[in-house]
Amino acid sequence: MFERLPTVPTSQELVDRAFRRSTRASSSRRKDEAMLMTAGNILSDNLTNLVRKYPSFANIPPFYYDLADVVVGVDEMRIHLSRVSWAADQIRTITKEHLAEMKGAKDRTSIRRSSFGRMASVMKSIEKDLLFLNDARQKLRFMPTVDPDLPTIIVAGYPNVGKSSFMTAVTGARPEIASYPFTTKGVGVGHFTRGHQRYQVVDTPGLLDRPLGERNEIELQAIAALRHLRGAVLYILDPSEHCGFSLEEQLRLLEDIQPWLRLPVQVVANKVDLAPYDGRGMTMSTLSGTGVAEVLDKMVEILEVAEVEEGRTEESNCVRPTPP
Ligand SMILES: Nc1nc2c(ncn2[C@@H]2O[C@H](COP(=O)(O)OP(=O)(O)OP(=O)(O)O)[C@@H](O)[C@H]2O)c(=O)[nH]1
Repeated sequence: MFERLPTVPTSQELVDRAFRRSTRASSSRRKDEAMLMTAGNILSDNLTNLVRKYPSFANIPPFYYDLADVVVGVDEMRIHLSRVSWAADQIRTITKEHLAEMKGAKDRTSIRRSSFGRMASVMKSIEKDLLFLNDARQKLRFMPTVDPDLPTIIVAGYPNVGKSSFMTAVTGARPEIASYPFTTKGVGVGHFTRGHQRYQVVDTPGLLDRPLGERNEIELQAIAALRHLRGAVLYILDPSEHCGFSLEEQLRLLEDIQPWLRLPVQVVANKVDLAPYDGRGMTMSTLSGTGVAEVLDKMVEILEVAEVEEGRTEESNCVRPTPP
């Protein structure tokens, strides 16, 4: 989404580049005009191109919008981008006005010098905006490589309950680790295919593995972005308590997450090879493989139902005949 954002040069770098290039512009009688045009074009084109490279926040998927908003603040970003656009327009106007002034003037060099002075001060006035955009770019580049358009199983549960073992079992590979705002571990991302449909599995260590009450506002916002995935949550319990958390604690976390995340949730008790379980949800052992296929089938079914309910599938999009 944001990987291709360009490095944002500082005001001073841009001014140096533009003025230096202008000295090579021409050695003819029209030297000052040529210098003015070269510097003006370089500055305004650089600024306009920079703004264009940023995605229009009106059109990005809500998952990424929310993450960008927590990481850099979308409104603030828009203000800085519009100030850079304003500067590009100012530079164009300065260029045009001074070129007009040069017509018939004797001392073109001083007109050119004064135009450069005005350009430099416009550039100085957007110094902070460019620094902000470069900083934002650094942060936005590390957005997770999660595809908000794929139906997604979001794996949740306390540490060591078997989340990554489940992912490896169903995706056939070790998950790719993608960075995620405000987590140190990142998220694990894997895929599997059913028929023609590709599914995504996202493991959330550090996100959905401790009570939400322990989170600050910003972390909560970053986690809330998961609501925008086409997702259903698989909440893994470890009734053997080998994970180091009591079953009671684990069930409390489930009650915490479920209403807040507002996505369908399926509960599965893992490690049934170690301890029998007859409580809520399904059972499996990612170690022996027992029950894993059934859990996956169930998740695919839940995701299909959610797709129909949200009107994403052909089935629900079809026009029903009106009764006579
Ligand atoms: N006996 C048994 N052990 C299991 C099972 N599933 C996972 N384990 C073990 O439990 C430990 C934790 O498993 P992980 O898959 O790393 O757990 P996790 O929830 O991804 O842990 P974090 O990455 O810390 O969140 C590992 O030592 C696994 O081998 C199971 O079904 N039975």
